[in-house]
Order: sequence, then C-alpha cells, then structure tokens
Amino acid sequence: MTLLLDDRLKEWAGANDLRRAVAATISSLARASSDLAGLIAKAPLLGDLAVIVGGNAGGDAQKELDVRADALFRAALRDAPVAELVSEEADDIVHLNASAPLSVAIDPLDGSSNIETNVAIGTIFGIWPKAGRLQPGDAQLASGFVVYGPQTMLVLTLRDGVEIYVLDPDARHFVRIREKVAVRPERAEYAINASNYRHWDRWLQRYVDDCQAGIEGALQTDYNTRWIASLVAEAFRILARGGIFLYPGDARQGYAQGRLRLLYEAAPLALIFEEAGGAATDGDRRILEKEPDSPHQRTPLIIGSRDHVDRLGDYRRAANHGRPSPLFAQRGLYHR
Ligand SMILES: O=P(O)(O)OC[C@H]1O[C@](O)(COP(=O)(O)O)[C@@H](O)[C@@H]1O
Ligand SMILES: [Mg+2]
Ligand SMILES: [Mg+2]
Repeated sequence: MTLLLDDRLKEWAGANDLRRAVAATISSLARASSDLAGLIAKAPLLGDLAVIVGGNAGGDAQKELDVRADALFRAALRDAPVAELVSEEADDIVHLNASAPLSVAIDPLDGSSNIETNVAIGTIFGIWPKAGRLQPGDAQLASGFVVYGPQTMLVLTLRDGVEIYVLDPDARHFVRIREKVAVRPERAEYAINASNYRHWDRWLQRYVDDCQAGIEGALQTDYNTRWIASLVAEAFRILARGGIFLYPGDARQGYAQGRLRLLYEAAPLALIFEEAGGAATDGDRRILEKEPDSPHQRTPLIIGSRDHVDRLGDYRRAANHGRPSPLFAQRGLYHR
C-alpha cells in the first residue's frame, strides 16, 4: 500500500500537541527539500550556482547554492512551529516564532564542495523540544536527511525506527518505500579521506593499515574503500548495505575535532544510525551523549555497522592503554 509522508506524520502525531508540531515541521522541511531538488536539477540552467559567494561561521566556503538552500529552509520554517534555528549558513542562532515549542538544527546543503561534480548532495536536520539552550542529540524528537541523487530520498526517524521515502517529482510528494531499516552488520567497506593519513593518530593509521592488509592482515578480511566526500551519500550507502564512515580529528590546524558539526551533521545522523541498529561515536563516546557548547561545534564522527564501529573503538582504547586489546592480542604480530 502506498503511504505518503504527510499521512504517516498525521497518523503518528494523533492528538499529541508536541508530535503535531514535529509533524508540521517535517512537512515544511520536506516541501522545501522538494523545491530544493527542483532547483538542484535545474542549477546549470540558472547561472553558476557553484560559485563561491562568501564564507560561513565554520570557516567553509559558501556557494551560491548553499545560500539559496538556506533561504529556502529558513522561509519554510518561518511558517512552522519552530522557535530557534541553528543553520550551518548562519553565524548565530536564528530566532523565529518565540512561542513555538521546537528548535531545529540544519545543514541546508551537505556535500556542497561537490556541486559541480554532479554527485549526490543533501540536507540534514534534527528537531529538539525548545529548551533555551543547546541540547545533546539524545534529546532529539526526530531527525532526518535528504539525498538529492539519481532519486531524491528522505531518510527519517520519529524515534520508532528508520523509514525511507522517495520524492515523486510530478506529484511533489514523498512516498514511503522502506520501513524498519536495519544496518547490515557484515559489509566490509570503509570510507575515509585517506589523503589525511599522515595527519592521523597512530591507532587510526593501524586500523586503516589493517583494512588495507585484507585477508592477510589482522582483520582477515578483504575490505573495499569508498569516498564520495558527501556525508549524506556515504550515510545512505551504509544504511543500504552496511560498512563504516570515518571523519576523525587529525593534526591539521583547526581539525583536532575533525570537520563535521555536532548539531546539524553528527547528531541527526547518529539518531538515525542508532535507530537502525548501527552505531555513531566520536571514537570514544556516543555522539548522542555529547553536550554541545556552541552552535557550530565540530566533532569526530564514526558511523556505521555496530561491529565495525565497536572494533574501531578497540583500536583506540588499545592505543590509549599502551597494549593490544584482547580482541586482537593474538594477532599482535601483525602490528609494527
Ligand atoms: O573535504 P573533505 O575532507 O573530503 O570533507 C568532506 C566532508 O565535508 C562535507 O562536505 C561537509 O559538509 P558541507 O558540504 O555541508 O560543508 C561532508 O559532506 C563530507 O563528508
Ligand atoms: Mg555538511
Ligand atoms: Mg552544508
């Protein structure tokens, strides 16, 4: 049976006021993302939307399409029950409807360094109850991300599992195609920007060395590498077939906490991965437990199949304690 996003939201919200507010907010975000999908599809006909027009609070280059995407979502949320908005493209918290019960954090356009390469880009959002302060990911009421790829897909959690919707561009509505999404445990595939290898901690180099050593190495498995440089696309791939994505902290100036942002990249994805039976950590702690102290705070991010993420934690703990973890004690010979 075809289930439309708006019908699912209505059914989920029932007569509960807070849920109704969340449902209205997700509907607004979904409508704006369908507009953005149209804009992205036509972008090359509208002038150069990949042109750099400035910089954002996080110090990243801001492209024309980043700015347009931000404006679209901001306009959509002005009519939604949202009091405060943290956007990657706004230096400070944006105040919308003072008496509204919700706060939203959004990355309006993720992977925007890829616009001119025509690979999948996206939008990531998390929804919290308004609290007058920044809250950890665990307090989210719902989160989601949209991928503008060969199809426009919305991945959503209302904290009762993970569902995937596809945009019907003619009817301009989202149709559910999957529910109870579960991250497969076994896929031997990892994604990391290996050009930063020389800047990584030794334990991380060891992990990647072991992945690359394949069947002959400590992990005794032949791994595949993937790197799209678009977080939403990597996250979608892992939800579809398993694996692990890493954006660690490294020794480059300004990268001690990696590149990705806690509130509008890591926390929404962490909720989705945990709801799908996967895991999301900063290498040490669950992302969802981390208390934000500023809107654009960075965090290392490791998401994926639970076994993969746990194993990576073993490498880090072993390095911190100066001894091999029990997990690969018998494989110590393989390590330099
Ligand atoms: O430039 P790098 O190190 O490959 O970083 C790529 C990462 O940066 C991002 O593009 C950051 O997101 P934005 O495009 O929203 O700034 C992620 O999508 C991606 O995972
Ligand atoms: Mg991003
Ligand atoms: Mg962005």
